[in-house]
Amino acid sequence: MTLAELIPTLGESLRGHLEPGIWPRSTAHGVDGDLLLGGVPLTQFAARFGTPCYLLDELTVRQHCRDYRSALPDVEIAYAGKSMISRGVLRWIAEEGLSLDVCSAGELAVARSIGFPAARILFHGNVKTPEDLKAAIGYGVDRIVVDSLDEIEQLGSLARYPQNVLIRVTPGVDGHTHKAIATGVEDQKFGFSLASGAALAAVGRVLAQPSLRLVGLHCHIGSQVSRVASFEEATRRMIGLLAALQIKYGITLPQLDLGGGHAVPYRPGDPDFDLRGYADRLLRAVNYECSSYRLPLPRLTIEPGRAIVASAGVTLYRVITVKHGLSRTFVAVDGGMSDNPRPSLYGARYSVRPFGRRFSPATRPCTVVGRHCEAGDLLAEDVALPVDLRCGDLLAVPCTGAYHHSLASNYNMVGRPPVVSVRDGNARLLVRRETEDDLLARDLG
Ligand SMILES: Cc1ncc(COP(=O)(O)O)c(C=O)c1O
Ligand SMILES: N[C@@H](CCCC[NH3+])C(=O)O
Repeated sequence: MTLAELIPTLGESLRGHLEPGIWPRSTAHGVDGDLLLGGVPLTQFAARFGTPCYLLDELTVRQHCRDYRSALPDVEIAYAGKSMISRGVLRWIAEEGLSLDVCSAGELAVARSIGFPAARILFHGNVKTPEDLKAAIGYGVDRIVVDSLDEIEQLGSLARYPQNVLIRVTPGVDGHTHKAIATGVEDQKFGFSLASGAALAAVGRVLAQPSLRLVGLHCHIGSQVSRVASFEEATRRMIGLLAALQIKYGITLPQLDLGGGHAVPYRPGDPDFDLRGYADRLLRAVNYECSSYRLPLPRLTIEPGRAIVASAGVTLYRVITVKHGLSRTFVAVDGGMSDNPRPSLYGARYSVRPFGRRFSPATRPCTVVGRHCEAGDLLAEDVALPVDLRCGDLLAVPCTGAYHHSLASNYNMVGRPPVVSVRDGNARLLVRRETEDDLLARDLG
């Protein structure tokens, strides 16, 4: 008998199933088939906060902020708040010295409520309503990233000099990601096209607005982009545009924001994003292009969201039933597309891990489905789960920190799950579970 077989818990950890790029850094094996997050058994979270439940490991989030700052010490790192926004998370982001990208008055309200410094906020969005623009101006956000000619006019009349502005450019670069989140390619709703000359023209329109001060250009080629070459190409094109602006308008813009979009692995074997390699290649491209156009180096900004929070998150579910179809085994849980619409929106794939007791080592392929009234409501396809999995068992899905809480809905009048943060063995409720009273509160009868 091996040592691993003699000591079951040790056996699991020797087999080492908790991949660090996918699970929070503090995840470990506990006793009797439990898992630990920040030293706390996941079964305890499930008992205390119920299921489904989003867990978020504070130290993983903070470590990712530090990784970015140390890989790119001279670059402004602006966390993309859309990926996961709550006051608690924004406090960590502020404390770690990052800036913040928001894209609505609502996101700004969260930032404002904790006093996130306006000097470190950028305001985005292809549609900014008058309320959005007024909220941005009212809080004094440092930069507004303009996205249409109408917006330039509206902002020009609402703002007081000097309102700093970046222009969002569509550089015509394919990020090779899902088409719903590929924003760098031509002929779409975001930004001003570089190829058509719309970006060049937009610069003239901003310069004509006395209340606006044009400080730079912005692009964001998409999300879950793993090819560094796509970021390099966008960088080259954007610096080419900076050079063209010098010729056409005689201006040298001091800032260049290259957006976010850095991919994360969701399942074992998915490609990882080499942050150091990206940093190195990005800075080389900027230095090379600027020196060939004889441009001064701009102040750079990048806007990672997913890469900061995704692997800090784990969602806990309870199995409600196991059903055998003609060719598939369905494991139905107490959540679904209302807490994670990513599989149905983008065909996203996840891994799933049962915890909380000793399971049979024999597994079978299963489809983990949700509770919603759609056949497409599934959380994970073709995952190996124990043959003795049954009603009442617990499942953990890793890498759910980004675009889960923020994309969640009340479909079928299901309350959204709580968000619980973990640090040094302490759990803290960041966002409470939505109740029936919450669900009824807006319905005036
Ligand atoms: C303007 C902008 N910046 C940053 C991001 C963050 O992207 P990600 O979470 O993929 O890093 C997004 C979303 O894709 C975005 O639209
Ligand atoms: N919601 C997308 C990312 C959108 C990025 C926003 N600009 C996802 O879950 O992958």
